[in-house]
Amino acid sequence: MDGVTIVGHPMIQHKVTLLRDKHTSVSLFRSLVREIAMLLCYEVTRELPTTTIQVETPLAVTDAIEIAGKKLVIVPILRAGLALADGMLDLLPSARVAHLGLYRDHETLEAIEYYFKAPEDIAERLVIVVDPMLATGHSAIAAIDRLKGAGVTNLRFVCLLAARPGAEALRAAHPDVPIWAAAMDEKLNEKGYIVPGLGDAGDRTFGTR
Ligand SMILES: O=P(O)(O)OC[C@H]1O[C@H](OP(=O)(O)OP(=O)(O)O)[C@H](O)[C@@H]1O
Ligand SMILES: O=c1cc[nH]c(=O)[nH]1
Ligand SMILES: [Mg+2]
Repeated sequence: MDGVTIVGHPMIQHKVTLLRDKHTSVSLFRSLVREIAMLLCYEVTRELPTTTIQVETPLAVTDAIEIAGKKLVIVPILRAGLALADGMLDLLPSARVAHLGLYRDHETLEAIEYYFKAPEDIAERLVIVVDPMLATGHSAIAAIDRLKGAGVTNLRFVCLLAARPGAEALRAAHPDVPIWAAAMDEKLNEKGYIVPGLGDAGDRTFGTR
């Protein structure tokens, strides 16, 4: 799908298989999400702009590369996005974090906002929204609506599992926002869960069910 990158690396795919397994424990599930987030972070930041600086090694002064521009912002969609954010921050420890609380209404599947706290200058930064599940796409679309409303113009979306209908909806609503995912599943069930999926990511991350 145009604008959607499925990161097919064998290490990611192996870990996704473990995530899908209903016998995987809460602690392993959380560790796996964090590890996959690190690997996805490597891919989503591949094209970051760089600049050349001078650095003094023990032997000589040399030109060397550093990432240019303001520190980027990671935006976990609460709750389930938190473990993904932890993995992204393992690789980008200086990134800023904006928290966005959304839950799906179980009847309508609409995203309901309950919390938003972002850096004041978020509009000037590259923003990476993270949520393990892109199901109907309502949460991702609401999150990006919210961030664009705060003035953000440079956005990327990272998830573990994208359902094809959700990815299509997000691309249609926000064609300027590229998506990175570890896997794409074809369908949703009547309750809006991704099939085969991995179940409820928030519950499996935090052991709430
Ligand atoms: O694409 P959608 O149909 O909007 O579904 C995806 C959303 O559903 C899950 O969150 P949930 O509402 O279960 O909240 P939680 O993270 O607090 O468990 C998931 O983490 C996404 O945020
Ligand atoms: O399959 C799904 C869909 C939405 N949210 C989840 O946690 N899992
Ligand atoms: Mg959620």
